[in-house]
Amino acid sequence: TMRIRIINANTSAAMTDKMGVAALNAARPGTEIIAVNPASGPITIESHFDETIAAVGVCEEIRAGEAAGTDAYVIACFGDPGLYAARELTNAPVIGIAEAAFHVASLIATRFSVVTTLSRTSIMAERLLHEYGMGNRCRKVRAAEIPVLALEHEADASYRLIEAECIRARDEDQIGAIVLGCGGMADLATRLSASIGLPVVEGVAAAVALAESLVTLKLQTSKFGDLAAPPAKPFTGEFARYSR
Ligand SMILES: NC(=O)NC1=NC(=O)NC1=O
Repeated sequence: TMRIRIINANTSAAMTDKMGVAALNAARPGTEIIAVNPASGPITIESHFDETIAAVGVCEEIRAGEAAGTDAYVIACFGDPGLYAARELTNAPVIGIAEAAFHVASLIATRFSVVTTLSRTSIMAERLLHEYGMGNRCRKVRAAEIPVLALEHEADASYRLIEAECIRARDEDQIGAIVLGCGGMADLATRLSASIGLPVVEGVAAAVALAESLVTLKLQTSKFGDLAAPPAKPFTGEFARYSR
């Protein structure tokens, strides 16, 4: 059976569990889902600094996954932190939930909008859209203006703010689909889609489906070029364990 490791890049265990449930709901019967998060790092990721620190933890979880045997990895944070470094560390496919959601949305609609958490993270989503060549497919990156942890601690109020932003996107942006811009929204897609009447693409589910497809196609991360294993060298201080 296929083993997919879902890496929540922040260190909030409740969010990891929520992502694990979303992944299991999306996975084929028989696919094994292992949902994990780093022991060290930010409890949520809402800035470039948070992403940089979290990327080290993502790489740690890839190394743990390699030791355990993993067929594919999902980086379950909407900034896709550490995506390229992670791809260097394994032969398995590594899928970021933002990249996955953008691709899946572009297969069902000519234009989509993203609804994310804090407006400062919407700028990060815009950067990813252009990095992935999807800038012309996304009409607008909107923010419900909620901190990521509010998805846990003020779930009802957060849902209402996200729903209202999805309705504005539906009515103003001339789009065919909505992309949820946070791994912490992994449990909201079905309810939101029923409420607003548009397809809602959620990144954890999209990434699991794409990961299973790549494994089925027997396609792995290419080791030709910049995703080859990092050159061996000494590392100093707390990173000495990375020396090769
Ligand atoms: N835009 C976001 O809210 N990104 C995220 N921060 C987290 O901690 N998880 C996410 O998906």
